[in-house]
Amino acid sequence: MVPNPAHTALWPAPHASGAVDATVHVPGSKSVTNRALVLAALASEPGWLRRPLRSRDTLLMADALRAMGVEIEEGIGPDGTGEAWRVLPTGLRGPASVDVGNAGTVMRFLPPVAALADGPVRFDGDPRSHERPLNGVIDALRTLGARIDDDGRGALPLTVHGGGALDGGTVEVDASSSSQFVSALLLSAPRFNQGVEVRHVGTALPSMPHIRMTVDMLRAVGAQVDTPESGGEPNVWRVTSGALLGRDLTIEPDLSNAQPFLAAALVTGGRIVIPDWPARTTQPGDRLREIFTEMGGSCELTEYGLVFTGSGGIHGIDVDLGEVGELTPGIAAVAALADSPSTLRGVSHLRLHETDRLAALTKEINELGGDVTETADGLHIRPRALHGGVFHTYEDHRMATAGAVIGLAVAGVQIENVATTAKTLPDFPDLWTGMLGA
Ligand SMILES: O=C(O)C1=C[C@@H](OP(=O)(O)O)[C@@H](O)[C@H](O)C1
Ligand SMILES: C=C(OP(=O)(O)O)C(=O)O
Repeated sequence: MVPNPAHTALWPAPHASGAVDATVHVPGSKSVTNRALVLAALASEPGWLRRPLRSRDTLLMADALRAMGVEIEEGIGPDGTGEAWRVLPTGLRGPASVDVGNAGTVMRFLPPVAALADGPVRFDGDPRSHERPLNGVIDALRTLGARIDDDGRGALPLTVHGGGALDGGTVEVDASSSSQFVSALLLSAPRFNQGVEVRHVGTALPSMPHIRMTVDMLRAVGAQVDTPESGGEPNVWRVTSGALLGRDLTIEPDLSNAQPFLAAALVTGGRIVIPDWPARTTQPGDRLREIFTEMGGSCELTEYGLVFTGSGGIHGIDVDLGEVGELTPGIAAVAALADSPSTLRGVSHLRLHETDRLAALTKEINELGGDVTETADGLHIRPRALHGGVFHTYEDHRMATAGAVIGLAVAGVQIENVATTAKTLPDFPDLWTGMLGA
């Protein structure tokens, strides 16, 4: 295979010459956009997504649903303002072929949808998609009545032989390797004949805010969901069978993708404004207000958005990131530039993300002169003077943005394959240079 030149290209990460002071309009949330697409596709009437994220992961989701017969029209919203996608649900059908890329949301959320389709749906993706765990979804779907052909490893590639309907019922799942197993089963459950009762039986369940996001979005389209938080048993979720409404939903900015910009304020002692930061949200990125305040910043949430200001000092942190694992690379980057050591805990499941993020962060920060060690469930980061060099990204968007944060403070950092940010933020290089030029 001829290597894609974009993947080997080096991007000189801009070095900040002073404090940043900019307003950054962050595109829509990947997690909200992909849930909204699935729920709209399963609804009994058309719906709208306004300000959807247009990135590799969300376009793969839209294309996959189209392959199963759903109509998704990309255009301008009903009132003529901004991008909006109209979703026209139809009878789901195979045969279809789905490319999941390396999108956890696509590879986990769509096999249950495919089980409802009439005909076979084949799933495959990037080489890394073959290594990311899917056993929780495959085993659960079989228990709930689906027929699936796979190679027995509990991973892609596989074919779901949709029978046009699925029994549903009670199922035990060990979701300790990914919360997306639970979200996947809950999202399609209103369309299962008996709904679903999902019982998580493993050790700690990561990324609870993402499960709350699933529950909130299901309720917003009319589903009845019982959760541990609404008085149910711990680690048990129930969704009742029933029709879903088509809604007109405005997608929130992606707060996890706001992270590198907030980090820029922290690292340079500057100020960043993120318009439309929601006052109430299930996105894990909202925890940054607290985490980055502890690391040396201060923030004010106004009706306009979030104003985040760095003090000039960066402090280390000891924090359990199990609920907000996707924030780890950006926090590690800031921690490597801090005035005291950090311990990031509760994130062993990051070894199964886009890449083994604990190994990748350790190697890349250490190759710039850092002192990072892996623990069983996280990282110890002892700040040291860093030097320039190549920061490899392992096809991981959050490695690329983490490297860019370090590059603000360390001259001569070059990011390999910054184009990998297209997974969730194709505009990253432009937004980053725009922030610095503003
Ligand atoms: O449901 C979602 O949208 C996500 C859940 C989390 O997955 P894990 O629980 O596998 O970490 C998160 O890391 C991922 O970026 C998005
Ligand atoms: C883990 C992530 O993605 P995915 O949805 O592919 O799991 C992420 O975006 O940090």
